[in-house]
Amino acid sequence: MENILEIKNVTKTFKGFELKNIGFHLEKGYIMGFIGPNGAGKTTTIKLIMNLIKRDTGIIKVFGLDNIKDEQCIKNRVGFVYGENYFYDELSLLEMKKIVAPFYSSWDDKQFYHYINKFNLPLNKKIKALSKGMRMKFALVLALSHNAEFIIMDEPTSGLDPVFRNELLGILYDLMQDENKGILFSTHITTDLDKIADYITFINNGEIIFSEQKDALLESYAIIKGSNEILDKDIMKEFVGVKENRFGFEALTKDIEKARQIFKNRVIIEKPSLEDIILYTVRGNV
Ligand SMILES: Nc1ncnc2c1ncn2[C@@H]1O[C@H](COP(=O)(O)OP(=O)(O)OP(=O)(O)O)[C@@H](O)[C@H]1O
Repeated sequence: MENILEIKNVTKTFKGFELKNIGFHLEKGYIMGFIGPNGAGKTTTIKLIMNLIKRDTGIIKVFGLDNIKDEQCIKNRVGFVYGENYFYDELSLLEMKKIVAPFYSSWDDKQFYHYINKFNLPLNKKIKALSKGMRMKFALVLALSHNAEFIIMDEPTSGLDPVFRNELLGILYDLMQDENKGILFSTHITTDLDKIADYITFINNGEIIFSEQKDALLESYAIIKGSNEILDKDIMKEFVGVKENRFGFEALTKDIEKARQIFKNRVIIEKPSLEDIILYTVRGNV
């Protein structure tokens, strides 16, 4: 299958932060959730893909093209939704559209008006008068109006109410019925990913911890619950993280078979949520 995104050995150093030799890829036809705690490097990675900042080393390819050499061609085919405001505040939505549309060879006015109506956006209002959620919706309308093959969104659901968040997830899901498209979607909200992501890439402290198919990932971990007496230092080492309280312990393991051998029937083994995997991996012994 063809990669829509390929990142290899990319580093970027800021004072006090380093993106450490990261790599992952996304094939056409899939949605990838890009998740990690505050300051993990999600926005930095997305800015590097969009060539808004320069990488120190490595390779980034979008549609198989070099993201710097072929920047203009790539940007024409990418829909980018970015948390920070990049509009002219004094313009109305309609005026802003007139500026943006000519940059795209496959701009589709019909789609634009379809989404403006669907999202209930006031075309003649100035951008500065929009709420945060409405700005995000407008950024989405623009991204969806030029037949983008790859949609990159940096925390698109932040600032959106639950009803619209759900609607957005539905729209993304519908878009993916076209197998030639792909979506990369950074978020803090793991339940959004539960619903629509095919792949999860998890970044922590500038490092990619995993980039895996979601269902396989959920299958490869387990939550172990038992009483505190069976825990000792050696057993603790077997876990990704452990949480103890006076009623017992709860731990995350990546070696389900070994946990079965060690504990036999003295523990309960349950499926983890994505949230469990992220929390235990970030915090270790919580
Ligand atoms: N231009 C810059 N100059 C210096 N440091 C920067 C710059 N941009 C980002 N950083 C630092 O890089 C680190 C990663 O930031 P980044 O915005 O990529 O994180 P993030 O995962 O998107 O976090 P959040 O979820 O909070 O948005 C942070 O410590 C941030 O302060």
